[in-house]
Order: sequence, then structure tokens, then C-alpha cells
Amino acid sequence: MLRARAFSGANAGRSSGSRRSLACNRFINAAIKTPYPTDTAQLTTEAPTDVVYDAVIIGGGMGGLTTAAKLVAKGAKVVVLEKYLVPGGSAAHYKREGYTFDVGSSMMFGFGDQGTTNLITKALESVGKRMQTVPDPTQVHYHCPPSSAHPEGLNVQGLNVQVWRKYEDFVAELSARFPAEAAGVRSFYDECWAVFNSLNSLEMKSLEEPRYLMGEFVKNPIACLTLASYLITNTGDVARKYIKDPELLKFIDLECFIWSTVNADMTPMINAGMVFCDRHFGGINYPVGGVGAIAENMVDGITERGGHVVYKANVKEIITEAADSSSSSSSEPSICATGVRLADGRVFRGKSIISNATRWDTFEGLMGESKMPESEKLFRKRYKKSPSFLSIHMGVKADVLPPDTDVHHILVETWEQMEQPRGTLFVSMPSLLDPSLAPPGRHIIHAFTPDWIDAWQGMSPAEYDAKKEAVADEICARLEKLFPGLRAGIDFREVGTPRTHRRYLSREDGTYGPIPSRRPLGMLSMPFNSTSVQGLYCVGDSTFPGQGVNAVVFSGFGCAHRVAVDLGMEPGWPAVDKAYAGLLNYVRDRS
Ligand SMILES: NC(=O)c1ccc[n+]([C@@H]2O[C@H](COP(=O)([O-])OP(=O)(O)OC[C@H]3O[C@@H](n4cnc5c(N)ncnc54)[C@H](O)[C@@H]3O)[C@@H](O)[C@H]2O)c1
Ligand SMILES: CC(C)=CCC/C(C)=C/C=C/C(C)=C/C=C/C(C)=C/C=C/C=C(C)/C=C/C=C(C)/C=C/C=C(\C)CCC=C(C)C
Repeated sequence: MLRARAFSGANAGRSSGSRRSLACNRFINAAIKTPYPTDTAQLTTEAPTDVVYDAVIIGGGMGGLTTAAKLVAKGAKVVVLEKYLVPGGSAAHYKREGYTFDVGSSMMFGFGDQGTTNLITKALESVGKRMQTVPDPTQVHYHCPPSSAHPEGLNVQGLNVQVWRKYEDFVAELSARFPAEAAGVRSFYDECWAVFNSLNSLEMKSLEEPRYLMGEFVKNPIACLTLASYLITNTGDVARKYIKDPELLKFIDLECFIWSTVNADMTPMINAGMVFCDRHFGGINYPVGGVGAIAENMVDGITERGGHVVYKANVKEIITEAADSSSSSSSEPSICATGVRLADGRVFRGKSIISNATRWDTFEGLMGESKMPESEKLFRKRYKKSPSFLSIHMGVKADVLPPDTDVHHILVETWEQMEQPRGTLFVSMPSLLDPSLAPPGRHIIHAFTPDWIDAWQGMSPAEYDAKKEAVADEICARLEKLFPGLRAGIDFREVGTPRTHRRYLSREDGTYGPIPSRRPLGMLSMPFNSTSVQGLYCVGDSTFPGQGVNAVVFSGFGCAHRVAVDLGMEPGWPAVDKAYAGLLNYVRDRS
């Protein structure tokens, strides 16, 4: 199952230097923590404070930037306040020693050129930008545990499956591993296509805006009814309709886990339809220059259209006032968000305040727990924080990677370990697609694995550093199963823990968003963008559909649409809004 890759190995054979892994530790500890960009004097840190913005956006992650892009494109007056020095949040990149590392995963969905679900392409287009991308021939190469039940599908390393860009190739490969389940494999993934094809025929806007929703029902009744029939369905239920083999069901769990960090029973079917088909329809495409270049392009587009993006702008408080309760759909005392206060004392006023911070940071940190609405307390019962990640960014000699190595890998050694901290290893090697990310003769290996912050608390700085290196050594030893000689080929290594994610992304406990505490009511359990505080909206992975760049971009589309309608910049049905919001809350409250 090898095939040619245009860029693969372009740097091979030019390795230089003789550093070995032991020397590497010394090198790592001495690594200079230079923020990127290095010239922080270039950063915009100012925007007018004497105006009332249409939207004040807290945070310049992909959720916040998409909202800003869609709103400036409508002529809204927008300011994005980003605490850090670069845009993109967990989809930013940073530079070290000639390498450009993506902060998070390098696997980009939503970057195709057709349909309506190519959300990243569309977000860039909304501010006049387009990026060059490199198509990835596979989404991911799974390395799963061996099984005695299916010796025909195994090699010495266990169950190996590549998810090919071409759907038929993937179905053929998985069916060959589970011949008795060939019909089940086909039926399950075909049902995902029914969901995807419906999604891919709708305009992507706010699902909490009744005028748009009704319009889509009139234009695309079959697609809307199909989606409506999946609203409360989870993926595990659909998989079990067709598949009986426990190991194949475990594989489906893993297919969900790698992007939802929960198993198939906890993953809404609509999200699975999106992810399992976009990888074949639009394909996985890597943006030339690195994932962070997406956010940089968005910022250029936003500022070219008169929006402001302000760095080193640490929002400490959302300012609220008592509000008119007649327009609220809840029975709680009404408050209204009117502005934000920064750590340096500056105040930005807005008709709408949009938080790209997590719900925990928004409602506990920025609002203060005493003002937390009942709906948020309920949310905390239904959802918990997803784990953070332990991340190892490495530069390696190019000859560590055999020719035709896939860009993304998943390694699970035992099924019991899959959902445990550091149980599943994720690997992304984007320099195989874009060699400009690494110096000549080198490649990037970014290994990461779900991990909780508790394991990294209460240590002295020396203990913390030592633990980072010890855990990274263990993970590199495990990765030698995929890349023999890896440890000897390491040229650069830097380890980030959940504490690093908490610090640089300002995400409580370093979490990557909410995961359900119990079986969710399909996609309906997750909150959309409005909150029960008037004028306050959330965007990003704390809102539907959750984690993922294309997912938070969708939440940005929805948020911008809902805000534009509320500001009177787009037509809506204010008379129906309250009843519809009440209905959605009623269903959610019972989930
Ligand atoms: N391959 C992939 O699909 C991939 C890759 C990378 C990231 N991601 C996804 O991106 C998602 C996160 O995107 P997002 O947009 O929701 O959030 P984010 O964490 O990426 O961005 C939030 C931004 O808000 C800023 N911020 C937080 N609190 C602030 C404050 N008080 N004041 C000012 N700024 C503040 C942070 O610095 C950060 O830049 C994750 O769920 C992850 O799954 C996915
Ligand atoms: C009533 C109502 C409400 C309704 C009615 C019906 C209808 C109309 C409906 C509609 C719906 C819709 C439109 C929906 C939408 C949806 C969407 C868009 C979704 C999306 C999703 C996405 C996702 C989830 C994604 C994700 C991703 C991710 C997370 C990624 C990640 C990645 C990673 C981590 C990587 C891995 C790595 C390796 C392998 C290395």
C-alpha cells in the first residue's frame, strides 16, 4: 500500500550534524523560548476605545476570527482582542531553530473547493483570501492492536488501516480486514454519506435563527428532514445497526475518538457524517506555510476590511448591566453584556460581546460565578472538560521516515488503553507535504496524546522539567514501533503539557472543549452561540459542533449570522425568535 507522494522525501539524504538523543536533552533544555513573531514591536496593540463596536470579540482563535471575518464582510465595526502575540489560538504555529511547528494537529478538514461544507475555504473567501494547499493522499494511518480473531487482516504490528482519500479504496481496505463484515462496513459509511450529502447542500448559517432554518426547509426539504431525523442520534447506535464484530466496533470507536475524544456512543451522528465523508469529498489538505497561516490570512482580510485585531489584549472582565427582561426567553433576572475590561484597564464597548474563550473561562473567569446563569450550571452537569494534550514537537533527520510514510498516524497498543491518558498516540508530520516547514534534510514529527492537567500539578520546576523529558522519552520509545531509529535521529525536541496549553491558550486546565458526561441527545445537547446573558455570545469549541478547526469555523458562521440578525444587519423573524429559543432550551433541558 505504498504510493508516490509529490513532496515526500524532498529533503531526504541531506541530513547533517551528529547530535544523538542523549545530547538532545541538553539541547532541549537550552532551547531559547523565543515567542513568534520575534519582533513584537510589529504587533498591533491599539484600537479606538471611544467608539461602540458592533462586536467585541474576546480571543483570536479560529472561532473568533471567523466570526470577525463574516461580520466585517457585512460592514460591521469589529474588534478582536487577543491575549497572546499571534492569531489562531490552538490553530496557530510557532518557529524554533528553522522549524515551523503547528501548535495543534496538522489535519485540516473543510479545505476543499466544492459544496457548502468547505468551511475554511469559505471563511477565507469571505474576506477575499485563498490559500494554496497540498492534498494528502490519506487522512490517517491506523496502527491498532493485533487480534487473534482476524489473523487474515493482520501483520506483525496488528490491525493496520489507511484511510485513503478515495472512499472506495478505504472501504475496500477496511472490508479486506473484516471480510465477514464487508456489507456492514459499506452500509455504515454509506449512511454517513446520507448525512454529509444533506449537510453539503445547505447554506451554513445559524441553526438558532428560525427564518434561515425555515428557508432551508423550503429550498431543501429532503436534506433538512434527513438531518432532522439524525438530530438526536449518536454514531454508536448507527454502527451497531450494521456491524456485530466487537473489534470492528472498537475501530469505529477509535475513528470517533481521534477527533471527538469520546467513543462512538458519545459522538453525534451529524458530526460523524461530516468528518467521515469530508475527508473523501473535499479531502484533507494542508495549507502551504503551516496551519497558522490560515489565521494570519484571516487577520489580513479582517484588517483590510476595517476590522481591528489587537494583540496583548488580555480581557479580564465582561461588563454587564441590568437588562429589559421582556426579550429574554428565560425566567432568570436579565443582565446584558455591554463591554469588556482589559488587564491594563482599557474598556471596549460593544453592542454584542462574543467570547472565543471556553465556557469555563467565560462564565467563571470573565463573568464571575455569582452572575452565572442557570443554563450554564446545567451545562456543567451535562458536559465536562475534555482532556488536554501532551505534545512533543520534534525535528528529525529526514532518513528516519521511510519513503511514502503517511503524514498522520494513530498508534493504539491495546484497546483497553485507547481512552486512557497517553493511551492513544497521535502523530502528524506536515513537512512531508510542505518541506518549507523544516530545514533541509529534516522533517517534523509532532507526537501528541490526550492527557489531564492533574498529572502535571504540584511539582517543583525541576521535577516538572524532569517529568516532561521522562514522559517524552517513553513516548519516543513507543513510536520506535512505527519509526525505528527515531530516537537516534532527533535533532530538536520540545515538550508541552496541559499546563503549557493552559498558559499559552488561556484554556482552563488546558482543555480542548466540552465532552458529554453522559450519552448526549445527538447534536441537540450542545449549546449554540446565544447565551442567556443578553448581548453575550459564545463561539469556538464550547459551542456546537465542538472541537476541530472546521467545527469552530462552523460555530463562527453561526455566531456571525445570529449576531448580524440581532443587530438588524440581516433579516430575521424577531417575533418567532423567543418561542424558538424557548423550544430549543426545552429540548436541551431534557437531554
Ligand atoms: N486539526 C484540527 O482540526 C485542529 C488543529 C488545531 C486546533 N484545532 C481545534 O481548534 C479548537 C479551538 O478553537 P477555538 O477557536 O475554539 O479556540 P482557541 O483556543 O484556538 O482560541 C481561543 C483564543 O482566545 C484567546 N483568549 C482566551 N482567553 C482570552 C482572554 N481572556 N483575553 C483575550 N484573549 C483570550 C486565546 O489566546 C486564543 O488565541 C480546538 O477544539 C481544537 O480541536 C483543531
Ligand atoms: C431544528 C434544528 C436545529 C435543525 C433542523 C435540521 C437541520 C437543518 C440541521 C442542520 C444541521 C447542520 C447544518 C449541522 C452542521 C454540522 C457541522 C458543520 C458539523 C461539523 C463538524 C465537524 C467536526 C466535528 C470536526 C472535527 C474535527 C476535528 C476535531 C479534527 C481533529 C483532528 C485531530 C485531532 C487530528 C487527529 C490527528 C492525527 C490522526 C494525527
